[in-house]
Amino acid sequence: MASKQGVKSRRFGGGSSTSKGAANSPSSSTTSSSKQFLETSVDGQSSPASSSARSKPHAFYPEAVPLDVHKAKENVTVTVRFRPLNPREIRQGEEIAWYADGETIVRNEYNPSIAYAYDRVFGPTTTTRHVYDVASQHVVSGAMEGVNGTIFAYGVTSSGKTHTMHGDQRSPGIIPLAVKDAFSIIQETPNREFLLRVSYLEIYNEVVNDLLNPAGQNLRIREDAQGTFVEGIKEEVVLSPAHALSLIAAGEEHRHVGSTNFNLLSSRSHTIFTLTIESSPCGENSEGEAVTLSQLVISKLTEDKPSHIPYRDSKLTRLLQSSLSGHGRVSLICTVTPSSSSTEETHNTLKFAHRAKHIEIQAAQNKIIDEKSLIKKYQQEIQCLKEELDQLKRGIVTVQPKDTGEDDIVLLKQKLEDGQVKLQSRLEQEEEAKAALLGRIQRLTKLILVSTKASHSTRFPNRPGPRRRHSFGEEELAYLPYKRRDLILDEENIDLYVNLEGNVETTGDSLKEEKKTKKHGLLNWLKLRKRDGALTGTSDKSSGAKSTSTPSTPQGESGNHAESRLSHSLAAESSPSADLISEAREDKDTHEDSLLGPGTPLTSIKSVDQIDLLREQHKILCGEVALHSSSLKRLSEETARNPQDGQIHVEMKKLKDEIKAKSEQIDLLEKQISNSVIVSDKMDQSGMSQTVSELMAQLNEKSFELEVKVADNHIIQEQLNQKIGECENLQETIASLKQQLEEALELRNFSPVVNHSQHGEPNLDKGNELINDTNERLLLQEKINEIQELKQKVRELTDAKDQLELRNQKLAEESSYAKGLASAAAVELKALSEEVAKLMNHNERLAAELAASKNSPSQRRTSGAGQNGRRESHGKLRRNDQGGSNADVKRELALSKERELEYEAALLERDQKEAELHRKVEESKQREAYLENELANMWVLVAKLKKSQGADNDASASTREHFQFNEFDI
Ligand SMILES: Nc1ncnc2c1ncn2[C@@H]1O[C@H](COP(=O)(O)OP(=O)(O)OP(=O)(O)O)[C@@H](O)[C@H]1O
Repeated sequence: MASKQGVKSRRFGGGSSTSKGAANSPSSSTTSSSKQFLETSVDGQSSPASSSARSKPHAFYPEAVPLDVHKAKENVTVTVRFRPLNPREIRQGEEIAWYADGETIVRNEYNPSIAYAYDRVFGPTTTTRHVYDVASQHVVSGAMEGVNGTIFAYGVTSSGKTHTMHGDQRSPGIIPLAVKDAFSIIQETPNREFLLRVSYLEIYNEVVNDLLNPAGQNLRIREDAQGTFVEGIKEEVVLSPAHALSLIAAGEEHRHVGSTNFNLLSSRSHTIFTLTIESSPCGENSEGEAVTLSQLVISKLTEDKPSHIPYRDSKLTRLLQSSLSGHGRVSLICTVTPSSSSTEETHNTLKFAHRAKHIEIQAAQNKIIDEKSLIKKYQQEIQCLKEELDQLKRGIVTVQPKDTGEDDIVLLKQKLEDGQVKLQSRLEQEEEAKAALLGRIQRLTKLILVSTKASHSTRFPNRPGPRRRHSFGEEELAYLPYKRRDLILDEENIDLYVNLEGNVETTGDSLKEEKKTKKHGLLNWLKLRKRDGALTGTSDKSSGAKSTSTPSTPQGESGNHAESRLSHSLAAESSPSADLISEAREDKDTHEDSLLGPGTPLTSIKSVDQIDLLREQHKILCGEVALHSSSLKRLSEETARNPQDGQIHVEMKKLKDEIKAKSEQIDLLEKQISNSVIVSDKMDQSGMSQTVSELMAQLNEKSFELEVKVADNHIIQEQLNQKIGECENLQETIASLKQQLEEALELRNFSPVVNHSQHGEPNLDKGNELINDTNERLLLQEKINEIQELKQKVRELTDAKDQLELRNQKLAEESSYAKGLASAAAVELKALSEEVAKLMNHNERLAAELAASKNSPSQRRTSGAGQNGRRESHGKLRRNDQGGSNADVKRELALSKERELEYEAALLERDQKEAELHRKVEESKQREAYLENELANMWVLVAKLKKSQGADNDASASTREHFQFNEFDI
């Protein structure tokens, strides 16, 4: 078996991402294929995606052809990803039933003529990043260019969908990679600005739930001219990869499928993560230019059991129908297990994938200008606000005396002095209005994402040269399920940059830069755009608030403050960690330095922003704590399974430390929030009191949640400690047993040596000691043997018990089936007997009629003999009548006979049926009785076994412990 596996794993290696050469060519491996294979291999060859992964984006979407012009029909990109055999399957000696034969073919091990070809087949050693590059990157880049895109992971439970879509810190999945890629693309597209929104939903047992909003349960699917949508779903504008991933992580916590019962329930749970991308050209010439709006739907679909609602009738289909309507790019990643125990499931998935390959799509770029474009709305609002601001500025300028003639100066001065109070009040009002406008502009501006690169190169419509690989910073990793980070760092170190032409180059400086980025998060480049000097002033923070030449002018100061605050805000989005808190503190200092004085409107707006920022940080930190807690929970479960794994304990400790540190940060933030609230309270008591109470309510809620989580953690920790204690005890027992066994084995080779004295006499004392020692050892040996036997017995009994339980279960099922059968038969029987009774009645009636009709002519004949004279005395007419009625009677008689025969035949048939049914019922009853009998026997047997097992267990407590440990280990 081991050698066979070895051979097969080499085959998988051949199908992995790194393999090239003859084996990869579909044609090279089709010689002995069946018709089915030949058909599929044609698909495989004709598909553009079957070409080299790295050159695929070129083949699919030529750089020189704008997307809206490119109308060639494409098929859905269909790929298959194998997962490795898991430790359980290996332990159980499962074999490999399906394998990747080259880069495009999946072949059956037992029947090599069964084979399917796809655009790409990924072996079990392929990394998710490679899967992303081949199967998803073109969909993401298309979505960023306005072409709708959908990426599905489809497969049976435990086939690797979650691993592929979400991944973990060691191997981030398609969703985090896509999100990161989207932000990298924004950075590489200086000539456009973007607005990104995310939504995340779950379809659980045909109920649509909003994972970003726990209140959004059982939402309705509606339709409008633009397709289907979920009514009332929450969409969050996202500012950074970390922000988006934190939302997903929080959403995961709201899923109906917990980590403990995952595999039990997940088969009816599908998730859809949607990234809505709006983009428009930036700069002066953007007026009237179309906004592109596209959606990337990334779904995890569990292949359903046949008993459940078929896909075609499900809510899932309704929701996805617009994505599959044929105008977007679609990538289907089918996840499968090679294991022989899942041969059929894997085959079904492969057939589904093969059918999907025939769907044709025609990707086209969406160009939309309508009220649904949020980016347009924001841009327009910013524009209007700026115009208002300009008008306000102009309003102030027009009252300046520079346009007036010298003669009027005295008069004007007089006028000005007269109207000083009035003007002052107007000025204040205008400043207030300006501050409000500035605040709004800042808020809206920070939602629109732009690249900080100089706009020399453009991304639209043509893609630039090789794009830098995205890497994950600490902040992004924090939102992925916890795994050893050192591994991902190692992976990053050996990662080579692969450009689109397939050339490989070492990362060199870019690697260093990536590491730097990783350290500081990716949002350093997401800064406030510098389109409007009036708004942003200088980007140098040090020359910000403190260097303002006109501190009394709200415009100058607020501009500087805006940038300072915004960069903090963005940093906060990307890095909700300790340094962020200190930045926030710094920001607070700056903020306090630059206060115009209590009561000024600008100050209060800054204060609101400050609180917003702190709240955001608070929210993110709470999300992180929740995520870490859930990771801790998962690790606790893993520890229960693998108590010896020291690494997990280290990780758990690390997690606990992080939770503690973050809780402290949360405390700090809460204090800051309340301080800010107090400060702002002084500034604007009435306006802020509501916000304060809201904040306090939220804070209380969060603190409560946190407390609950901490309490949960304590409980889990205690349970864990208990389990660890138990495991340690068991391990000790095992160790001592092992030691005893070894000693006993040594004894086997031991032969008693009789010691002789110097005089050649045997030394009896020493000899006795040795004999005693030997006896003890022999006793020990016996005990050990006994223990071994007992262990063996326990194992046998357990196996027998399992088998009996299984049999028991089967018998119970059979019995209930038989009962069902019997009751159905009884119902049918009843119906039949009623029918038979009816028929018999009818028959009797007919027989009576027949008898009556038989009697009447003879009677007539008898009476006719005695009354001939009288009859003859009747006229000719009467004779004729009688002749007619005789003929009628004869006919009737014949008919009756016929009917009688028919009824008799029907009766016979019914009787036969009835007899058959009776027989069936009898059989069922017998079977039921037999099954019940068997069941009772089983129970008796089980009870006996349990009893004997109990006795055995009493006889050897250590054996029981060992047995439990074994069970636990399994
Ligand atoms: N390509 C892979 N490489 C290594 N491990 C994998 C791979 N795919 C899946 N696994 C592992 O297999 C197990 C099951 O995978 P996963 O949870 O992703 O399955 P799933 O299809 O999402 O299951 P479900 O439908 O129950 O949610 C996990 O432990 C996962 O880490």
